Amino acid sequence: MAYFTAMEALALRLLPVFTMALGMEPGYLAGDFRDPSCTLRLIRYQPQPEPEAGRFGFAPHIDTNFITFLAQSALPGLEVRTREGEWLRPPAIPGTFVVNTAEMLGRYSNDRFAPTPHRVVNQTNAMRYAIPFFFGPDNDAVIRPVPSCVTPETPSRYEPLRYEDHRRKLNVTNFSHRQPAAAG
Ligand SMILES: O=C(O)CCC(=O)C(=O)O
Ligand SMILES: [Fe+2]
Repeated sequence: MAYFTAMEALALRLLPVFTMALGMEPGYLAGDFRDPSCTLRLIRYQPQPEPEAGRFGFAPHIDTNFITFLAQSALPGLEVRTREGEWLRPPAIPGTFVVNTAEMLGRYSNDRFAPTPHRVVNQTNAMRYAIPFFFGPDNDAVIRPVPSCVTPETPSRYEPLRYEDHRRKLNVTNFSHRQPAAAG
């Protein structure tokens, strides 16, 4: 719980920095993060010393929140994809975070800070542990590209989106038992 509280405070302190990096006043996004949606996940990856094609500890995906702080074990395994489509291994340095840009930062920034696709294969002989902290906006925040990221050269790519509606939709699309039965 102390870790969760500390991570939430860290993310809230960095929010004005991200906002300024987008070319807006530091407080511009504060109203969307009054009661931020925060999740801490504890993950254990089985060893996959001889990986097969298409078998992952965690298949390629983007995170659907705003930004993710990833505390990792000293074991490698995480790979991130660059804009050029190359998969890179960020070094797993004990005591540091890997910070992944996620889907809502992509939307606010009109993809100036596009979400980072990533995946995990634990190619070692030992268990790998990871503790991601997911930081997202208020459930009732309406996410739209900030004015500084919408120009004639980079027109808006996104319609306004209420965060809770997005999460609800993911909850349905990710679980087949919540989908309406297929006709026929
Ligand atoms: O285990 C990792 O390093 C990444 C975990 C991850 O991508 C996630 O939980 O969304
Ligand atoms: Fe992830």
